[in-house]
Amino acid sequence: MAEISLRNLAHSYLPNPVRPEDYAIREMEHVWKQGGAYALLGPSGCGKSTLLNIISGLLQPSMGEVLFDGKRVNEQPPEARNIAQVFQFPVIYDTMTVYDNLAFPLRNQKCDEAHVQARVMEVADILELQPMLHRKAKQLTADEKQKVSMGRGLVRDDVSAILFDEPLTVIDPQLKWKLRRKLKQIHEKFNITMVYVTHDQLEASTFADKIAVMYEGQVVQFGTPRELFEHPAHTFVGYFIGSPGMNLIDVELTPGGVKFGSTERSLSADQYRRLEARNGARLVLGIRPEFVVQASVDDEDAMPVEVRFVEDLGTYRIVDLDLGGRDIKMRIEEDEPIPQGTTWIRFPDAWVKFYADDFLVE
Ligand SMILES: Nc1ncnc2c1ncn2[C@@H]1O[C@H](COP(=O)(O)OP(=O)(O)OP(=O)(O)O)[C@@H](O)[C@H]1O
Repeated sequence: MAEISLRNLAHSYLPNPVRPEDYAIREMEHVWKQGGAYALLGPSGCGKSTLLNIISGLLQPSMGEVLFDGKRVNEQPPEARNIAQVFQFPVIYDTMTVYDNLAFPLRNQKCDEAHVQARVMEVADILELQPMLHRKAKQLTADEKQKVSMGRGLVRDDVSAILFDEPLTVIDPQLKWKLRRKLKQIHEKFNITMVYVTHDQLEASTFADKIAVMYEGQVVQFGTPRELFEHPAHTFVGYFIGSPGMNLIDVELTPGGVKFGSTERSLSADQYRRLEARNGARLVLGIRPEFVVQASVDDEDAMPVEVRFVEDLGTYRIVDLDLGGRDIKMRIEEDEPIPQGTTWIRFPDAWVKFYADDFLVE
């Protein structure tokens, strides 16, 4: 069991990195608490696999420390770290039976056969692999092979954490939810720290209690799925989480408020002070489509928009609006009137966020 801490960690694949973009991992601090179910979510190339490989010891970071339960493990090879890693493609021995594949890590540690059998049966039970224990691994389907791969990670009782690197990539969509549920059960039963890497927000939020969103080699927010939705700490989180993502509008500071196009919006004195302190930074107003509301012309903060088109998604609709040349998305529920032509919308204060150079101004 382990708490995994990353201290002043950074990594570059280049021999002489200079600019921030030379780093696959930009200097960061992070803690994965013992027993947590976490996701590491981000687009392709943001550094997810690099980070996992640093934790498991497959890669030495250019800078900083990896600590397990407060102890530095940088010098320890992967096999000494007691971390199981499950990759996109199953790593199993095709010519061995499922049983022997599962037993392999324990036999490697010279465990006695009674113990091997007890652990293999326990893991086979939870992964529903008993009916195929005596089949050769090469006869299995892709999802069965991936279950064996996961089982090999789980079978050792000295495993401190399991790192899953997009483990469901090769699995049929209809089986994905089943395996995801299995992972959740495994987490509850074994109380192991689990970090699940994915670029799919649905996968991340169904598996994890807390999600670390990665962007350009940095964890830009670490929070519950709800926090990421309601309170994005970075414009990338606003854009990446949600479907469609947050509306992001460049704004300029004016005396007492902000302006975009011909629209002026006043701010509370407090909010104004905080934005003024960041003057010179690129200022952006963010609001999620779910929080944009239809208004009437008499509402004080109503803004005129043109309806471009309405996309019907069954139980709700996404309305594509033109706000002075800006593209704004608004979600409306089934029972709401469908706007047409020129209409009015509002951004309720409670759901408007401001960002300076992409980070939330709080
Ligand atoms: N062995 C390597 N040598 C040089 N550059 C690398 C190497 N591995 C990764 N990179 C670069 O480091 C950055 C982060 O890559 P990484 O594979 O960690 O991202 P990722 O988020 O896991 O992406 P994906 O989801 O596509 O696997 C990318 O710019 C990538 O091109």
